[in-house]
Amino acid sequence: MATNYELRHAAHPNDVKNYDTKKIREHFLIEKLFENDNVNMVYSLYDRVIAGGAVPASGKLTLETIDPLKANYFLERREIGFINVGGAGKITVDGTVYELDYKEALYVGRGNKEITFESNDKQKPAYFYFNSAPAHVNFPTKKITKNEAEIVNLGTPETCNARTINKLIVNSVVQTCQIQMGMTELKTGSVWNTMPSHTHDRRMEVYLYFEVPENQAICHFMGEPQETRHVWMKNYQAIISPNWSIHSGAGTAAYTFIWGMGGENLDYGDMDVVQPGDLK
Ligand SMILES: O=C(O)C(=O)C[C@H](O)C(=O)CO
Ligand SMILES: [Zn+2]
Repeated sequence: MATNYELRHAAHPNDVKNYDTKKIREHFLIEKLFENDNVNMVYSLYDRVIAGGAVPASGKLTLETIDPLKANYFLERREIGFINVGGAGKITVDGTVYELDYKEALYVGRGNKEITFESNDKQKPAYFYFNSAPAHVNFPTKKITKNEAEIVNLGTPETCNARTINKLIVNSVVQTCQIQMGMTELKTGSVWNTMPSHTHDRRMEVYLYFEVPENQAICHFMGEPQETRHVWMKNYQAIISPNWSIHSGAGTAAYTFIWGMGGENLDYGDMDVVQPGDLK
């Protein structure tokens, strides 16, 4: 059982213009978050958001602090949001047990000392995906199911972008300092997410793609709107989107993804939209 972390520095958009495929992937793609009996995470210096995955396969796992935090425990100065993208499991927060089924979320506020993870069935371990950001206030812990989410249907089959946005950890549902998280489900036959695309200089964003059918892939688009680049991604891979970057994708089939943000505001609708005809 191990906690593994990687630190990712922030890059200037003028530098990123010159990145080749390998370098773009090294800086922004997170290839392996989910590994049996490990807690893997990437600490991004974009808004100090951490994206991680915990897979309690053979026993209990603990969310340990990591050295760059210089904290006595992970949530000493942070908050965290979880969404379960695997089998049913439990997250215990300072002795209180929260059962999390597939696609259910949990927000845990600053100041909670011991967070542990368990799966209900070892054959089908839970995959607890998380995003964490610095926090200045201790808000109460809250479980959020899809029934409690704010749901928005966007797009059309004609433009291949019909999708349901489940806003799980947003300020209309739960109080947070910086973190917002939700899940967007593409309708069968639709492949485009976040089209028209957008940027929001106020917040960074991370996407985790899942429910990508076998032998299918996602072509994720990033970069400044007039200087875009693509990154081919597989099931259960995540990608960091800097504040200056679009974050949009097309799959070779329908899929689901989790979006998570941290930064200057909690205003989901604060987006600078870029129409398809204006992208380069
Ligand atoms: O499909 C979409 O559109 C999204 O899910 C967009 C994300 O929620 C987002 O980028 C929020 O800023
Ligand atoms: Zn966005």
